Amino acid sequence: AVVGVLKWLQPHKWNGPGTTEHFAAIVLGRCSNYTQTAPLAPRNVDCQKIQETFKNAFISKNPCNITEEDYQPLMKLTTQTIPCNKTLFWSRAKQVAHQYTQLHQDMFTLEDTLLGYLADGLMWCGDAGTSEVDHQSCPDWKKDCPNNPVSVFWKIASQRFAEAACGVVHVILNGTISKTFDENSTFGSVEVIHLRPERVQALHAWVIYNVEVPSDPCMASSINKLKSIVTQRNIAFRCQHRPATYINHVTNPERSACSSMI
Ligand SMILES: Nc1nc2c(c(=O)[nH]1)N1CN2[C@@H]2O[C@H](COP(=O)(O)OP(=O)(O)OC[C@H]3O[C@@H]1[C@H](O)[C@@H]3O)[C@@H](O)[C@H]2O
Repeated sequence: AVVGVLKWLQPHKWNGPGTTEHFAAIVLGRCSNYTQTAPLAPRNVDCQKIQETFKNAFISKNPCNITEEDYQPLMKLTTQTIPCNKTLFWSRAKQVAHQYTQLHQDMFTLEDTLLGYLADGLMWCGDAGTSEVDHQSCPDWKKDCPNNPVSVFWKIASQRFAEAACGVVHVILNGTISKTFDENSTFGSVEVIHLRPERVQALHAWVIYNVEVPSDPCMASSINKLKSIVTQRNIAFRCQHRPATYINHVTNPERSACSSMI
C-alpha cells in the first residue's frame, strides 16, 4: 500500500495523461478479438508476441526520443493487405468515418486494420530508467515533445496505411470547421504525401457538414489546396459534399427522419 501511495505521490513528469491502465492486457485482448472476428484479419498471428513487441518499442526508452525504427518490429508483425478501392482516410471526422465503416464493412479506416485497432484511444510511454510503463504522465505533443511514443506510432502507422493504399481512395473531411483540409494534420502532412501515384488513381473527398452551409463546402479554399496537392502528384481528385444526416441515414435508414430522403 505504501508503494502505491508513493507512486501516487510521484510528481507528474509530463503534461499528457499517463499510460492507459492494463495497457498490455488490452492490447493482447484486442489482438485476439481482431484475429478471431475481423474480415481480412491476418491469419496465424502470435498475439503474445505482438503484445511483447509493442511494449519493447517504447519500454526503457526516453519518451521524447522515440523513432520510427523503434516501431519497425511491430509493423512487420502486423502487416495487412487492404483491397484496392477500399481505403478510407479521415481528418477531424473520426466518429463519422467509423460510423460509415461500421455500415460498409468492406471499407477500411486505419482503425479497421489490426495495427490501428490495437492502439485506438490508448496512451502509452515508458522511461529510460525503468522497465515499467509510466502511469502518471506521458509527453504531450505540443507542451513536451513531438517524438513521443503515441505520436510517432500514429505517424508511422498512417504513413504505411497510405503507402499500401491502391485504386480509388476516399477521405471524409469536416465541412463545419474553417480548415476543412489542414495541411498540418496527419492526413495532410503524412497520408496525402505518401499515397503512391503508381498505385492510386484518384482521391475522392466527402465533405460532411452538420447544418445547411451557405455555399458548397467543396468550393472552400482549403479544398482547392488539397486538389492542387493531389493533382500535382498525378492523382485525380473529386469532391462531393454530404450532410451529416446522410451518414445517419446510411447508418439508420429506418429512422423516421430518413424516410423523406429515400
Ligand atoms: N486513433 C487514431 N488516431 C489517429 C489516426 C487513426 O487512424 N486513429 N490517424 C491519425 N491519428 C491521430 O489523431 C490525431 C488527430 O487526428 P485529426 O486531427 O482528427 O486528423 P488527422 O488528419 O491529424 O489524423 C487522422 C488521419 O490520420 C490517421 C487516420 O488514418 C486518419 O486518416 C492526430 O494526433 C493523429 O496522430
